[in-house]
Amino acid sequence: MNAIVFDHVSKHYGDVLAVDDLSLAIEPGKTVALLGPNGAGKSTSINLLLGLLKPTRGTVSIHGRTSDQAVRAGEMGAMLQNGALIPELSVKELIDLVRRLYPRPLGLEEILKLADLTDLAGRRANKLSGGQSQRVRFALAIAGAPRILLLDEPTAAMDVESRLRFWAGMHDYAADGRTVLFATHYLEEADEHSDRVIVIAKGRLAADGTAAEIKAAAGGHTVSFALGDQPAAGLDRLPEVTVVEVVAGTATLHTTDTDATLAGLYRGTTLDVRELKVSGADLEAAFLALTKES
Ligand SMILES: Nc1ncnc2c1ncn2[C@@H]1O[C@H](COP(=O)(O)OP(=O)(O)OP(=O)(O)O)[C@@H](O)[C@H]1O
Repeated sequence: MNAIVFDHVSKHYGDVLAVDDLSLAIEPGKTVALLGPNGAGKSTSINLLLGLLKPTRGTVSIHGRTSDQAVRAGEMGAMLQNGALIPELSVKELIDLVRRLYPRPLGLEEILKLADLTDLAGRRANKLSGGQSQRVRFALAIAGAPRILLLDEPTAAMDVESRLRFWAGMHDYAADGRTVLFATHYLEEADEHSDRVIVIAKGRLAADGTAAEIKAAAGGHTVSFALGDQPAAGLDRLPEVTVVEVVAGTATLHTTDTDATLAGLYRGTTLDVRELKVSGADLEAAFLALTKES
């Protein structure tokens, strides 16, 4: 059974259509990035999963149950974009308070370790930096050992070092067969930290696959060379080429398979190819192409 299912889900806020007929299914044990620009509908989708919002149309299910049932059963943990911490309590007291609310919580020491808070355990919540507070929110999200963990832009306030440690903790948590869905607009985070990337734009599904598949589908690879005065005719018919650009005597071929395009260029044309450059797939280019189209 799938961990998460959106079945033709739409969500309106008055006139604003935030999620538009979204259908997708996520298998248990996967770490999935929900990638999209500002206003794409990422937070709305997470709030729909948590049952904090109800769909205008369609259904959301978690392990075959409604969101409310899954939340009540302690199956879901979430780290949302904001959420105040109780200022008078220490990090350790706060985490212990929350973990005791669950039937089968993680151990206190384990939570502190996964969230990289062992050294800050005695610090009061109102004496934490923005990035440290984010780590406490992560600790509270995993305290009940939820099978599904939802993270809404979890690294927003973190510096580079904190991000690295955060992702290490997230991977350790996910390694036990748990399902993680995280929203981000950082392409490199989606690329590095997920098994699957779901791209949404304007509330609709723009792409769904591994980062490598998305790059390939959007033609993120390029082959470029100095064309000079030679004719560009026929370059668009080379194998796997999706777009040809010729600017100031340089031809750039966007392709889904650089090997096939190069073979066609050398074997199938008589062009004098100089200053050849082959660039790897670029998720940023793919992302821009995908979100622009939709
Ligand atoms: N409470 C609300 N009332 C009215 N419109 C809203 C509300 N919350 C969100 N929206 C609108 O719904 C759309 C989707 O917003 P959402 O917050 O889900 O996007 P997001 O992908 O999480 O964006 P961001 O990356 O900026 O956090 C946007 O157009 C937003 O302005």
